[in-house]
Amino acid sequence: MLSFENVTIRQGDFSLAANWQAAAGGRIAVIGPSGAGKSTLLNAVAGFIPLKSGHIRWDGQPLDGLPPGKRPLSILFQDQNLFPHLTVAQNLGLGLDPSLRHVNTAAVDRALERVGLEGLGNRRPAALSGGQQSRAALARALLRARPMLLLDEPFAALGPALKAEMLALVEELAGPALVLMVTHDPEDAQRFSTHTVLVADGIAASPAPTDALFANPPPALVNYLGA
Ligand SMILES: Nc1ncnc2c1ncn2[C@@H]1O[C@H](COP(=O)(O)OP(=O)(O)OP(=O)(O)O)[C@@H](O)[C@H]1O
Repeated sequence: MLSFENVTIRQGDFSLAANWQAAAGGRIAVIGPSGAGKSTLLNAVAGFIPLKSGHIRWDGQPLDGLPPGKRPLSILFQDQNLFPHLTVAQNLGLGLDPSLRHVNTAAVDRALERVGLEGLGNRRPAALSGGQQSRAALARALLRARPMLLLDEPFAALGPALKAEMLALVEELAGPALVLMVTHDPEDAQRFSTHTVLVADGIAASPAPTDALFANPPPALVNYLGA
């Protein structure tokens, strides 16, 4: 269970509040206008931004003070962050051991297989297509087997068919992890998530059932959707 307890996050003049919980295994979209604070919310969970007030907890344990690498989560950004000078397998290995000294190569091979990249571990990322790079980055995140997966528009650069395929793959492979996914595409939210957090006007709202939210959108969502 992820809990935001009277959380306030500040970045310069910008302020964002959150006060809600999300259960393990949930699939949650994070949607809202540009600059509303979607990335800020994820970055606070990941430990890249300190809280101004309140607490973020996982299973009751406060995450405050835990450095990003020690938090119970993996994070995937749009630019995928694959290191160009390392092979795909080494990039995956970094998810297990940043020194690459004690990597379980069988686990890396299994992860490559799960995302459909069997046999491509020796290539450099540049020798993969965009879709394959996304799969490799997802495999690295999943290999860490952390209880939370934070996705910040990771597939925004992919075409619609490939993006749909990646979302299905996340849904299939994330298993018991709680997934929070920032997206600008309402269709992604509807396809992927059971609940959606609307970030607008300085508030990250409680996760609302996605279908009901889009069927009867509050004014901030109507403005955002331009409907
Ligand atoms: N380092 C910073 N210092 C001051 N303000 C910042 C900093 N980083 C971000 N902000 C501000 O925080 C607000 C939220 O930014 P954030 O990137 O979280 O928005 P977002 O909803 O993810 O936007 P987008 O959809 O465009 O990616 C913005 O107003 C932004 O200008």
